[in-house]
Amino acid sequence: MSADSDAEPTSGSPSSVRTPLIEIDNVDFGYTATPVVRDISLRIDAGEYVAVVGPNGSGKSTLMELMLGLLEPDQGTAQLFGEPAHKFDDGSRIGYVAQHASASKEMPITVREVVKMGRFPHVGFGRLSDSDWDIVDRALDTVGMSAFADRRVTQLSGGQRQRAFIARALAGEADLLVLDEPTVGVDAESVEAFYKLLESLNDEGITILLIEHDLAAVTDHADRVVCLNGEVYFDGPTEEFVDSDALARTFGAVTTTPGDAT
Ligand SMILES: Nc1ncnc2c1ncn2[C@@H]1O[C@H](COP(=O)(O)OP(=O)(O)OP(=O)(O)O)[C@@H](O)[C@H]1O
Repeated sequence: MSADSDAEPTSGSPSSVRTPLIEIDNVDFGYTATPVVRDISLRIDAGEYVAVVGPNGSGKSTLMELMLGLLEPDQGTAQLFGEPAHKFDDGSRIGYVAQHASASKEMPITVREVVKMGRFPHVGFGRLSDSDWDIVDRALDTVGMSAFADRRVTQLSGGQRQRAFIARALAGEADLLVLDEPTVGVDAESVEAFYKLLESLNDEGITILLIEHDLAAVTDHADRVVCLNGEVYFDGPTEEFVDSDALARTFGAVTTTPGDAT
């Protein structure tokens, strides 16, 4: 199944109509004259759980930034929630969870304060109402972090910290959760629980876009894989990815130093 083949509803019933959250059409982009990503077309619909995989330097983060409108395509178009991605400004609809390393530079504030920030786009930096605090507490509960609400984020494990940032996105009532290698630096036991959490959020209707080095996590949890190495080498259901030669073709197609490809 390609993103395009999925684009049209198969019947007229409302449940079969898919809402595109991200649409990338024939996109090229380079930081210099040399393109980093070429001729990328893909569409991510509401409710999907999509993983983007590829070797180091294959353009995964660049593609994510194009999708989120942080970069503008040199060629082609990128749309987010039906608007040109670089003009989209309703940040509350998107929850972004960065790599552990960048999260470690957060200010020494408590988990509850981090999660509370998710409400800011809704309350305009004003006081949170009781119902806003209920949303904050529910988000903490959903990610299993209620017991850590008053702890400083700098005093959390990597996995706990990622959960806190997911709770912030939930408190913001984000429709789309974008995670860039979220389990880098997270201990092995917490990784499985973390992916289970993403799965249950996806079951509740949140769209998940995951950029991931850990191929086992991708094949165990994501419904769809986009395999990238400058161009899209594969885009389809995870079962087909596992059975295909896309992995060998993609990861074999880049020159890396030993241990560099992931
Ligand atoms: N700000 C930038 N300026 C110039 N070149 C960049 C910039 N960001 C990334 N690149 C280059 O673009 C290419 C793709 O980088 P990108 O970070 O998108 O890949 P990636 O697949 O996310 O890599 P990794 O898995 O190592 O994080 C690389 O060759 C990288 O050096």
